Amino acid sequence: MMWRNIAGFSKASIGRTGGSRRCLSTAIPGPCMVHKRGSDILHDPWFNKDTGFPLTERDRLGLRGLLPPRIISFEQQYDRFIESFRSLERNTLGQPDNVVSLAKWRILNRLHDRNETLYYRVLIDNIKDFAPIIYTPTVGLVCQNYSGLYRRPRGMYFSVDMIVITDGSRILGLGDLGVQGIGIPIGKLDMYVAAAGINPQRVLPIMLDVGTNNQKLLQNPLYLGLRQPRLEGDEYLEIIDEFMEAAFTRWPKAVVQFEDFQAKWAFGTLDRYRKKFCMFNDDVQGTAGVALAGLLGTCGLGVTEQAVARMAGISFAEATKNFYLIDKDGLVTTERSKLDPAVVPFAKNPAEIREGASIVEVVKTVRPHVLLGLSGVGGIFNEEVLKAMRESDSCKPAIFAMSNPTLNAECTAADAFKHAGENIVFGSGSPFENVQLENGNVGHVNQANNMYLFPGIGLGTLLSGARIVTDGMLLAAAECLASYMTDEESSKTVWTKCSIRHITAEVGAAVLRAAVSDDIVEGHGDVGPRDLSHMSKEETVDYITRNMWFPIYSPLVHEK
Ligand SMILES: NC(=O)c1ccc[n+]([C@@H]2O[C@H](COP(=O)([O-])OP(=O)(O)OC[C@H]3O[C@@H](n4cnc5c(N)ncnc54)[C@H](O)[C@@H]3O)[C@@H](O)[C@H]2O)c1
Ligand SMILES: O=C(O)C[C@H](O)C(=O)O
Ligand SMILES: [Mg+2]
Repeated sequence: MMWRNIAGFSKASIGRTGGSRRCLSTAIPGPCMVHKRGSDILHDPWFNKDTGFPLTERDRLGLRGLLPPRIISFEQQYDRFIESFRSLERNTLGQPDNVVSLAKWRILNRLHDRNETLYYRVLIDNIKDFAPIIYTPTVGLVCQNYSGLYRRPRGMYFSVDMIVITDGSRILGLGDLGVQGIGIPIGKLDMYVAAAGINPQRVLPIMLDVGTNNQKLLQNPLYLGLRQPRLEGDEYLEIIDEFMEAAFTRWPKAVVQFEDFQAKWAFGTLDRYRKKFCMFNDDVQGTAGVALAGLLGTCGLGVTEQAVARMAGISFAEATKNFYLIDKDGLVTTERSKLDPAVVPFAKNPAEIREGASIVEVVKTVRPHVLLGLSGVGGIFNEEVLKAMRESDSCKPAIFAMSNPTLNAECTAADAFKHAGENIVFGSGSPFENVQLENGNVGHVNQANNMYLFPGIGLGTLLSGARIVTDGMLLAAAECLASYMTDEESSKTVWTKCSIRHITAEVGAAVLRAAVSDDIVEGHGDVGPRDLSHMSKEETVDYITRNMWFPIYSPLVHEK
C-alpha cells in the first residue's frame, strides 16, 4: 500500500511547512505547499508534473538536476501523450484485439502511475475512446491477467468520499477471479473521477480477499491472493459486517458501492445494509435503473411520462405478468422446485407455456417487445432467436445484450440488425460500432451500461449528505437517464452523444432532489439541508457541477 503525503493544503499546515529549510531560497520565498522534496515528488503521481514543473518549483522543491532543463507545457505534454497513443495504435494495426487492448491499457496505466493530473485530463477529454480501455470491456481482460500485469499498488488515503468494494466472486461475465477482481473497483472509480468529478485523492478501491473457488487461479504460482476456498455462511458475513462498521466509523459520510458480488451475496448484503449504511449495489440497483431507462427510452420521450404513470398505476402482480424470466434451465414456471422467493412473482403458469422453454420458444410464443440479456453467456441471442424477434408485437422491438465484456454479450450489434431487422432499438453493455444498414441508414448502438447511472447516484448521494440510498433516489436517476433517449432517428445514440459529465450532473441533481423529497438530506460541507431544499432544479445541477474536481496542475509553492 502506498501512503500519500498530502499534508499542506490547509492554512495550518502551510504555516508548518512555511519555514522548511529544504526550500532553496530565491528572493523572499513564500512557503511550499508540500512536505516532499526531490525525487519523492517526481515519484508521487499526485504531485508530479514531469517536465511541466516551472523553474520556481524546480528550485524550491529540489528538482533541479533531476529533470531535463527544458520546460514543457501541460498542453504540449497532453499532445505528446496523445501522439504516443496514436502511434501505438498505428504500430499495433492488424495485431489481435486482446494484444492491442492490453497495450493501450498499459500505456494509460503507466501514465496513471506517473502523473495523475495529466492522466485524468486525457481521460476526461477522450472518454469515448478511453472508457473501453480503463473500464468495460478491456478491464475484464485486465482482471483475467491481473497477477501478471501488477506493477504498483493503488493507494491509501486520508479522506474518503467514494468506496467501491468487491469480493471478486462475479467479475463481469467472467466468473470468480479472486483478488484479480480489484481491476473492477479501480475502473469504476476512474469513471467516478472522469464522469462525476470525484477527487481522485478521495476514492478507495477495496478488494476483500475471502479466498477463491477458481481452481485455475489457486494453481497459478503467480496468483496474488489467498490460496483457500471462499469463506461461506456466517464466516463470510462477519467479514463484510466488520468492513462496513469499520469503514463508516472512519468515514461516516462516505458512499459505498458494492460491485460484482455473486448473486447469492449481492441481494443478501443489499438487504442487510441498505437501511443502515449509505450504500447501493451497482449491479442490482444501478443496472435495474439503466434497463428501466432503456425501456422507458424505447417508448420515446413523448410517452415516457405516460409509461411511468401507467406503471405506477398497476399493481406489482399485474406488472409481473408482462415479464418472462428465463435462466440457465429455461423459462421459470411455478412447476420449478426450490424457487428463489424473489423469482416467485415472475413464475409463469406451465399450462400457458411449458417449464424450461428455450429462449426461442418463448420469443415465438410471447412475441415480446423487448429482449433483455443479463445472462453472462455470449451469443445466446443466436440467429434463430433474433429472427424470431421479427415477429415481435412491437413495430420497434428492443434488444438489449447487456452482458460484459464483449465476448459475453448475448449477440453483436451487427447480428441483431441483420437478423432481427433494421427497425430494432439496440443496446449493449460493452461498446459496439454503429452498423451500416443495407437500406443506407445507420443502425445505432446505445451503450446500456450502468456507467451512465452509478456516477450520478454516488455523487448526488454524497452531495446530499443522505445516510441511505432510497428507492425514490434510484427511480429519479433512471427517469432522468431515460430523458436522454429520444425517439428521433438521428438521436438514438444520445446517451453517448452528451458529455458523460453533463449526464452525471443531471442524474446527480435528480438523485439529490429525490433525497430532499424523502426528507433525508443532511447537507455537505458548508451547504446545509435547508440550502439544498431551497435549490431549484437548475441551481441543484449548478451546485453538483461546481463540486466536480477537474485536473489542472496546482502550484506547489507560493510565489511570494
Ligand atoms: N450492462 C450492464 O450495465 C450490466 C450490469 C450488471 C451486470 N451485467 C452483466 O450481466 C451478466 C450477468 O450478471 P449477473 O450479476 O446478473 O449474473 P448472475 O450470475 O446473477 O445471473 C446470470 C443469470 O443468467 C442465467 N443463465 C446462465 N446461462 C444461461 C443460458 N444459457 N440461458 C439463459 N440464462 C442463463 C443464470 O441462470 C442466471 O439467472 C454479466 O455478464 C454482467 O457483466 C451488465
Ligand atoms: O462493469 C460493467 O461494465 C457493468 C456492470 O457493472 C457489470 O458487472 O457488467
Ligand atoms: Mg458490475
